[in-house]
Amino acid sequence: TVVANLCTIWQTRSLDPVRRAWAASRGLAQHAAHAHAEEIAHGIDCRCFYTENFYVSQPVEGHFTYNGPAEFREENADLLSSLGDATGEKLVSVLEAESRRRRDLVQLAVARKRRIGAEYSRKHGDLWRLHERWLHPDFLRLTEAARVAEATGRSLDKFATPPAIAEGVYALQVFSQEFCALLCDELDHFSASGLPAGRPNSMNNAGVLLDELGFSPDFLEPLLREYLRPLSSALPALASLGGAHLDHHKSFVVRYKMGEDEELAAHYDNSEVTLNVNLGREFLGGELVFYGPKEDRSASVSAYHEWSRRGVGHGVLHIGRQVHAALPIAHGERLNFVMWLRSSTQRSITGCPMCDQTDRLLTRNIM
Ligand SMILES: O=C(O)CCC(=O)C(=O)O
Ligand SMILES: [Fe+2]
Repeated sequence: TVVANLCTIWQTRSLDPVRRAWAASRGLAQHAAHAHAEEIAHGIDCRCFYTENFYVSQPVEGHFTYNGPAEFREENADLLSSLGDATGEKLVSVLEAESRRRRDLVQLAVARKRRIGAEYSRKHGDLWRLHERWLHPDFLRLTEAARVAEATGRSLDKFATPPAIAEGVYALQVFSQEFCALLCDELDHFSASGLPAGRPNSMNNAGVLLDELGFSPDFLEPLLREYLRPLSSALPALASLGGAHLDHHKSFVVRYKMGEDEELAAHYDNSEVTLNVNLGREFLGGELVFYGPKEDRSASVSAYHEWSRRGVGHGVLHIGRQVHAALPIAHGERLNFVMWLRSSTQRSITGCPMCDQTDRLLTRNIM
């Protein structure tokens, strides 16, 4: 009894607060892990998303850091005075709106995904599963060779390696024409449904986020796991930047149309490796141009990729840090399938691709 009493006293006097603190911290951690899982599922991997690399096209074009209006005015006094009062204030209000959009993004994305899941009736239900017939025969052969190369600890045979059009930029066949045509048709059906679509990323305005349409579990994730990761592992220029450890993605279709988004300014991606495939429609122009890796970017174009010469289903697999831009289309409508492929392992070592830091990364394993 004495021992029990002592125990009870000890528990009530000192262990309970410890327990309570522990439970509270676990509660918080659980909450944080849950919040991070949703952020990561919707493409946010690092807290820098909320303050850095805000792309603005009007009233001036550029990428900005934004920590609220007061700090922005203080740190950009020279820029603002050179712009003049009205334009300067316009810039601050555009940045403030972008900051709000980023803060609200996850909540709105979760609501859209739920609504699409409940209300959208699929036209080509088979598209949601990764069948071999969706993939180009060349891609099937290439990825099979990559799996063999990886299993035997070798790089891809140089005859099997797709042509590199710039450092870490490979041109290759990816999807079958049938797949591209059906996906374009499905996206028309989705637009006609009137259901809400999110912006694909902070630079493109038109398109859809494929995860919100339910493509992740049986299409995008197997594509990543069974094909794109082994391929990126077998190409040394990709493997050295995390290609062997790709473990999550942000995937979308971008749409360019005359009078809407017609081009895309130079940028690098929030990815270790990016897959970008021409889904088609009729268009002229829209070439993808590369300027070199971000730490060594040149003013002139180092590679030039013409979609129209290669046809639908053709793509580019490139390191995310290659600076690239899409030239204006001159006619028609262009749809491209883009997968930003990411590696948690690489990020924990070399940092977030956008800010190069490790201390603001959101991780799933926060517990
Ligand atoms: O329009 C394109 O083909 C390029 C798209 C792109 O670079 C991106 O979404 O990151
Ligand atoms: Fe890009």
